[in-house]
Amino acid sequence: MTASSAAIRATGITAGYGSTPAIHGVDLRVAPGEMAALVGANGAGKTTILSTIAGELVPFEGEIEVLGNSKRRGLDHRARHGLGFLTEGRCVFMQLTGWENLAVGRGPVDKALEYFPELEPHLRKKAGLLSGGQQQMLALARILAGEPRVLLADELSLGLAPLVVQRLLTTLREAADRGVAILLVEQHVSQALAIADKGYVLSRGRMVMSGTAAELQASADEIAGHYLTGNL
Ligand SMILES: Nc1ncnc2c1ncn2[C@@H]1O[C@H](COP(=O)(O)OP(=O)(O)OP(=O)(O)O)[C@@H](O)[C@H]1O
Repeated sequence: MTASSAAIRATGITAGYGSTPAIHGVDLRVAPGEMAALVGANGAGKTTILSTIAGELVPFEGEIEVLGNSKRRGLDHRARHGLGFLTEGRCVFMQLTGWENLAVGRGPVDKALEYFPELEPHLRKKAGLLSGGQQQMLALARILAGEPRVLLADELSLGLAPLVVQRLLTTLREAADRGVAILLVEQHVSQALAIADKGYVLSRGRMVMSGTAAELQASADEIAGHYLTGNL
Protein backbone atom coordinates (compact mmCIF):
# COMPACT_ATOMS: atom_id res chain seq x y z
CA MET A 1 0.00 0.00 0.00
CA THR A 2 1.42 3.44 -0.83
CA ALA A 3 1.28 6.17 1.79
CA SER A 4 -1.37 8.06 -0.13
CA SER A 5 -3.64 5.03 -0.54
CA ALA A 6 -4.22 4.79 3.22
CA ALA A 7 -7.33 6.43 4.66
CA ILE A 8 -5.77 6.23 8.13
CA ARG A 9 -2.02 6.40 8.48
CA ALA A 10 -0.46 6.58 11.93
CA THR A 11 3.33 6.64 12.07
CA GLY A 12 5.40 6.44 15.24
CA ILE A 13 2.59 7.69 17.47
CA THR A 14 3.33 8.25 21.12
CA ALA A 15 0.39 9.72 23.02
CA GLY A 16 -1.15 9.78 26.47
CA TYR A 17 -2.47 11.88 29.29
CA GLY A 18 -0.71 14.78 31.00
CA SER A 19 2.93 13.99 30.38
CA THR A 20 2.49 10.20 30.71
CA PRO A 21 2.46 8.21 27.47
CA ALA A 22 -0.11 5.41 27.20
CA ILE A 23 0.94 4.30 23.69
CA HIS A 24 4.46 4.19 22.30
CA GLY A 25 5.64 4.44 18.69
CA VAL A 26 2.46 2.99 17.19
CA ASP A 27 2.28 2.41 13.41
CA LEU A 28 -1.01 1.57 11.76
CA ARG A 29 -2.57 1.78 8.29
CA VAL A 30 -6.13 1.28 7.10
CA ALA A 31 -7.00 1.58 3.41
CA PRO A 32 -10.37 2.56 1.95
CA GLY A 33 -12.61 -0.49 1.97
CA GLU A 34 -10.48 -2.21 4.59
CA MET A 35 -11.59 -3.29 8.05
CA ALA A 36 -8.87 -3.52 10.70
CA ALA A 37 -9.41 -4.96 14.17
CA LEU A 38 -7.44 -3.51 17.07
CA VAL A 39 -7.35 -5.90 20.02
CA GLY A 40 -5.58 -6.08 23.36
CA ALA A 41 -6.13 -6.40 27.10
CA ASN A 42 -7.94 -3.77 29.17
CA GLY A 43 -5.77 -0.71 29.54
CA ALA A 44 -3.51 -1.67 26.61
CA GLY A 45 -4.15 1.70 24.99
CA LYS A 46 -6.75 0.90 22.31
CA THR A 47 -9.04 3.83 23.12
CA THR A 48 -5.99 6.10 23.29
CA ILE A 49 -5.12 5.15 19.70
CA LEU A 50 -8.66 5.86 18.47
CA SER A 51 -8.80 9.18 20.35
CA THR A 52 -5.49 10.23 18.82
CA ILE A 53 -6.57 9.32 15.30
CA ALA A 54 -9.88 11.12 15.86
CA GLY A 55 -8.07 14.29 16.91
CA GLU A 56 -9.27 14.27 20.51
CA LEU A 57 -5.72 13.74 21.78
CA VAL A 58 -2.67 15.46 20.37
CA PRO A 59 0.20 12.98 20.02
CA PHE A 60 3.47 13.70 21.82
CA GLU A 61 5.31 12.32 18.81
CA GLY A 62 4.55 10.91 15.39
CA GLU A 63 2.24 11.70 12.52
CA ILE A 64 -1.42 11.01 11.86
CA GLU A 65 -2.90 11.30 8.39
CA VAL A 66 -6.65 10.94 7.94
CA LEU A 67 -7.99 10.98 4.38
CA GLY A 68 -4.81 12.57 3.13
CA ASN A 69 -4.75 15.36 5.70
CA SER A 70 -1.78 15.25 8.05
CA LYS A 71 -2.34 18.64 9.66
CA ARG A 72 -3.16 18.42 13.36
CA ARG A 73 -6.92 18.73 13.46
CA GLY A 74 -9.48 18.38 16.22
CA LEU A 75 -12.36 15.91 16.21
CA ASP A 76 -14.90 18.51 15.06
CA HIS A 77 -12.83 19.27 11.95
CA ARG A 78 -12.19 15.60 11.17
CA ALA A 79 -15.88 14.80 11.71
CA ARG A 80 -16.84 17.46 9.17
CA HIS A 81 -14.42 15.92 6.68
CA GLY A 82 -15.42 12.30 6.60
CA LEU A 83 -14.58 10.77 9.98
CA GLY A 84 -17.19 8.93 12.04
CA PHE A 85 -16.38 7.99 15.64
CA LEU A 86 -18.49 5.54 17.61
CA THR A 87 -17.02 6.02 21.06
CA GLU A 88 -17.07 3.53 23.93
CA GLY A 89 -20.40 3.33 25.74
CA ARG A 90 -23.75 4.21 24.23
CA CYS A 91 -23.46 7.21 21.91
CA VAL A 92 -27.12 8.18 22.14
CA PHE A 93 -29.02 11.02 23.77
CA MET A 94 -31.08 9.13 26.30
CA GLN A 95 -33.69 11.89 26.79
CA LEU A 96 -34.34 12.27 23.05
CA THR A 97 -36.55 9.91 21.08
CA GLY A 98 -35.06 7.44 18.64
CA TRP A 99 -36.17 9.64 15.75
CA GLU A 100 -34.61 12.76 17.32
CA ASN A 101 -31.37 10.85 17.84
CA LEU A 102 -31.25 10.10 14.14
CA ALA A 103 -32.33 13.61 13.16
CA VAL A 104 -29.33 15.22 14.91
CA GLY A 105 -26.93 13.26 12.71
CA ARG A 106 -25.20 14.44 9.55
CA GLY A 107 -27.41 12.41 7.24
CA PRO A 108 -31.17 12.04 6.68
CA VAL A 109 -33.26 9.87 9.01
CA ASP A 110 -34.52 7.77 6.07
CA LYS A 111 -30.96 6.93 5.13
CA ALA A 112 -30.14 5.93 8.73
CA LEU A 113 -33.14 3.59 8.77
CA GLU A 114 -31.93 1.82 5.65
CA TYR A 115 -29.10 0.37 7.79
CA PHE A 116 -31.35 -0.74 10.64
CA PRO A 117 -35.01 -0.85 9.52
CA GLU A 118 -35.85 -2.81 12.67
CA LEU A 119 -35.54 0.47 14.58
CA GLU A 120 -38.56 1.97 12.85
CA PRO A 121 -41.27 0.75 15.30
CA HIS A 122 -39.26 2.17 18.22
CA LEU A 123 -38.52 5.66 16.95
CA ARG A 124 -41.11 7.42 19.12
CA LYS A 125 -39.65 6.04 22.35
CA LYS A 126 -36.97 7.84 24.30
CA ALA A 127 -33.61 6.29 23.55
CA GLY A 128 -33.11 5.63 27.27
CA LEU A 129 -36.00 3.15 27.13
CA LEU A 130 -34.54 1.15 24.26
CA SER A 131 -32.44 -1.98 24.72
CA GLY A 132 -28.66 -1.71 24.66
CA GLY A 133 -28.62 -3.29 21.21
CA GLN A 134 -31.22 -0.85 19.85
CA GLN A 135 -29.25 2.07 21.31
CA GLN A 136 -26.09 0.87 19.62
CA MET A 137 -27.92 0.39 16.30
CA LEU A 138 -29.28 3.93 16.66
CA ALA A 139 -25.78 5.30 17.21
CA LEU A 140 -24.30 3.37 14.30
CA ALA A 141 -27.22 4.21 11.99
CA ARG A 142 -26.80 7.93 12.76
CA ILE A 143 -23.08 7.79 11.96
CA LEU A 144 -23.48 5.72 8.77
CA ALA A 145 -26.20 8.04 7.46
CA GLY A 146 -23.58 10.79 7.42
CA GLU A 147 -21.60 8.68 4.92
CA PRO A 148 -18.22 8.73 6.69
CA ARG A 149 -15.20 7.59 4.70
CA VAL A 150 -13.35 6.60 7.86
CA LEU A 151 -15.09 4.97 10.80
CA LEU A 152 -13.59 4.34 14.23
CA ALA A 153 -15.63 2.02 16.46
CA ASP A 154 -14.71 1.45 20.11
CA GLU A 155 -16.03 -1.75 21.69
CA LEU A 156 -19.44 -1.50 20.08
CA SER A 157 -20.27 -5.00 21.31
CA LEU A 158 -19.84 -4.28 25.03
CA GLY A 159 -22.61 -5.97 27.02
CA LEU A 160 -24.66 -6.97 23.96
CA ALA A 161 -26.11 -10.34 23.00
CA PRO A 162 -24.12 -12.32 20.38
CA LEU A 163 -26.82 -12.02 17.69
CA VAL A 164 -26.92 -8.24 18.08
CA VAL A 165 -23.13 -8.08 17.96
CA GLN A 166 -23.17 -10.10 14.74
CA ARG A 167 -25.78 -7.74 13.26
CA LEU A 168 -23.66 -4.68 14.13
CA LEU A 169 -20.42 -6.22 12.87
CA THR A 170 -22.05 -7.34 9.63
CA THR A 171 -23.29 -3.80 9.06
CA LEU A 172 -19.75 -2.53 9.58
CA ARG A 173 -18.42 -5.13 7.15
CA GLU A 174 -20.94 -3.99 4.52
CA ALA A 175 -19.82 -0.39 5.05
CA ALA A 176 -16.21 -1.46 4.49
CA ASP A 177 -17.25 -3.30 1.34
CA ARG A 178 -18.72 -0.01 0.09
CA GLY A 179 -15.33 1.65 0.59
CA VAL A 180 -15.29 2.92 4.18
CA ALA A 181 -12.01 2.46 6.09
CA ILE A 182 -12.89 0.92 9.44
CA LEU A 183 -10.80 0.60 12.58
CA LEU A 184 -12.61 -1.55 15.09
CA VAL A 185 -11.60 -1.96 18.73
CA GLU A 186 -13.03 -5.22 19.95
CA GLN A 187 -12.76 -7.52 22.98
CA HIS A 188 -14.20 -10.50 21.10
CA VAL A 189 -10.98 -11.29 19.26
CA SER A 190 -12.13 -14.29 17.24
CA GLN A 191 -15.38 -12.59 16.18
CA ALA A 192 -13.49 -9.46 15.15
CA LEU A 193 -10.86 -11.38 13.17
CA ALA A 194 -13.57 -13.44 11.48
CA ILE A 195 -14.98 -10.29 9.89
CA ALA A 196 -11.91 -8.03 9.57
CA ASP A 197 -9.30 -8.00 6.82
CA LYS A 198 -6.40 -7.51 9.15
CA GLY A 199 -5.58 -6.95 12.78
CA TYR A 200 -3.28 -5.30 15.26
CA VAL A 201 -2.52 -6.58 18.76
CA LEU A 202 -1.62 -4.02 21.38
CA SER A 203 -0.01 -4.82 24.72
CA ARG A 204 0.94 -2.22 27.32
CA GLY A 205 0.84 0.57 24.79
CA ARG A 206 2.97 -1.16 22.17
CA MET A 207 1.97 -2.88 18.97
CA VAL A 208 3.19 -6.43 19.47
CA MET A 209 1.60 -8.24 16.51
CA SER A 210 0.00 -7.35 13.22
CA GLY A 211 -1.01 -9.25 10.13
CA THR A 212 -3.87 -10.38 8.00
CA ALA A 213 -6.91 -11.65 9.87
CA ALA A 214 -6.06 -15.19 8.72
CA GLU A 215 -2.48 -14.91 10.02
CA LEU A 216 -3.67 -13.67 13.39
CA GLN A 217 -6.41 -16.29 13.60
CA ALA A 218 -3.68 -18.89 13.23
CA SER A 219 -1.79 -17.27 16.14
CA ALA A 220 -4.61 -17.35 18.68
CA ASP A 221 -2.37 -18.76 21.44
CA GLU A 222 0.21 -16.03 20.98
CA ILE A 223 -2.52 -13.37 21.11
CA ALA A 224 -3.93 -14.94 24.29
CA GLY A 225 -0.42 -14.80 25.79
CA HIS A 226 -0.27 -11.05 25.14
CA TYR A 227 -3.64 -10.65 26.86
CA LEU A 228 -2.37 -12.48 29.93
CA THR A 229 0.95 -10.64 30.22
CA GLY A 230 -0.77 -7.36 29.33
CA ASN A 231 -3.07 -7.75 32.30
CA LEU A 232 -0.27 -8.31 34.85
N1 LIG B 1 -8.30 10.24 30.71
C1 LIG B 1 -7.24 9.55 31.15
N2 LIG B 1 -6.37 10.10 32.03
C2 LIG B 1 -5.30 9.42 32.47
N3 LIG B 1 -4.98 8.17 32.09
C3 LIG B 1 -5.81 7.56 31.23
C4 LIG B 1 -6.99 8.21 30.71
N4 LIG B 1 -7.62 7.35 29.86
C5 LIG B 1 -6.88 6.23 29.85
N5 LIG B 1 -5.82 6.35 30.66
C6 LIG B 1 -4.76 5.34 30.89
O1 LIG B 1 -4.13 5.08 29.64
C7 LIG B 1 -3.87 3.68 29.50
C8 LIG B 1 -4.55 3.15 28.24
O2 LIG B 1 -5.95 3.28 28.40
P1 LIG B 1 -6.99 3.00 27.21
O3 LIG B 1 -8.35 3.40 27.69
O4 LIG B 1 -6.48 3.61 25.97
O5 LIG B 1 -6.90 1.41 27.09
P2 LIG B 1 -7.89 0.39 26.37
O6 LIG B 1 -7.02 -0.61 25.71
O7 LIG B 1 -8.85 1.13 25.53
O8 LIG B 1 -8.61 -0.27 27.62
P3 LIG B 1 -10.14 -0.75 27.82
O9 LIG B 1 -10.26 -2.00 27.05
O10 LIG B 1 -10.18 -0.98 29.31
O11 LIG B 1 -11.02 0.36 27.37
C9 LIG B 1 -4.37 3.02 30.78
O12 LIG B 1 -3.27 2.88 31.66
C10 LIG B 1 -5.36 4.01 31.33
O13 LIG B 1 -5.41 3.93 32.74
